[in-house]
Amino acid sequence: MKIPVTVLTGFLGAGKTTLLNRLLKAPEMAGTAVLINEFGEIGLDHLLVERLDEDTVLLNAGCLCCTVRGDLVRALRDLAARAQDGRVLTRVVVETTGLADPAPILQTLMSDPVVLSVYALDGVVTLVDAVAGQATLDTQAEAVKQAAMADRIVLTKTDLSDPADVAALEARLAGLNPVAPVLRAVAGAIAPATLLGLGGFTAEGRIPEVATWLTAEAARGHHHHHHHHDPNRHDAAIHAFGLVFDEPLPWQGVATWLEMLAVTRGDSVLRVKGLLNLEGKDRPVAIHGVQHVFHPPAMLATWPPGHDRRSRITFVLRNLPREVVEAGLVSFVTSAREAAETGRESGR
Ligand SMILES: Nc1nc2c(ncn2[C@@H]2O[C@H](COP(=O)(O)OP(=O)(O)OP(=O)(O)O)[C@@H](O)[C@H]2O)c(=O)[nH]1
Repeated sequence: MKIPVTVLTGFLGAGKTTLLNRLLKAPEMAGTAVLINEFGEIGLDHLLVERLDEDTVLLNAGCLCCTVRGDLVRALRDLAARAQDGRVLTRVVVETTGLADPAPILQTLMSDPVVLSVYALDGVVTLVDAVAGQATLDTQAEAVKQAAMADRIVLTKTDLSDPADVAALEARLAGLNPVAPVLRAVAGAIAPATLLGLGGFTAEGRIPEVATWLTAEAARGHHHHHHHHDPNRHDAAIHAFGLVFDEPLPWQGVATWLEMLAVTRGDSVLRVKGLLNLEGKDRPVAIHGVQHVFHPPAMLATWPPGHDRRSRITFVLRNLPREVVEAGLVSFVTSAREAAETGRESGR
């Protein structure tokens, strides 16, 4: 029996890690290995997936659809070798970056001979954020491809969205993808059985562009055996970077700055994700911004083992320079520290 591989995709911040965390707790997901790929200098997802063991592999050398296709094949081969040594491996989930074009990933999974000898693509599960979905489909070609190539589409964040908007988004998705049922999951709650055992990917019945994308990918793979990064694959205006802070941060400063960023530059903020060491707190706090929405911060149970306690924030931005963001954050943090200091002095 071949080991099934599920590709979990969806635009930046759609809720992939949230869904994965829920899925991995289900008994039928025992023996699942997870391959996570992130866009940006500092991978955080491996810290946010609540089960970091040897079977969670971070592929963070770049975007899976560009530079690390070879890494995907290598990671799958390594997992297969470990399974031969007697480790349980019943399933693999590949979580792609939000900016991933699924075509090269599918092409790799469906054509690499070594991968095919052990694995079988089970299906493509695409998450679509009910709040940001329409704007994302308008502006990001990757998001359109992710939806069109799905075997199951899962609408997330319907709890934050107007029912009429959800219905309009569902209609648009049905047009982009006539074969994938559109399901819903709030905060990742969905029965695993609805996303597994999908029987493999086929272009049949889909919009004609899907076959074109896959054929183009096959040709591309053929010409460049080692598939170098193609800078035109992603919008050149989009860039990712990470900031690291050694000292604990004042929550007031960070929160005010996040609010300002969402209100004034929400269009430019594709994703902000951070793991913070806050003044006066023993446990780390995860922050998530997705376009105009800042989700409530979440306090995690513990610092991930073996991880230093510096705060890390990663950004994926469109047309917004790093210097502007960094200067803004530093100034809000400094003001909050000064205000706290003044408060302490006047209280003396
Ligand atoms: N209200 C609400 N929030 C959600 C839902 N699903 C996810 N979120 C929140 O959305 C934010 C982003 O979720 P993630 O699971 O990190 O998204 P992701 O797709 O893994 O993000 P990237 O890997 O950076 O692309 C987090 O703050 C989640 O708590 C949902 O159904 N409802």
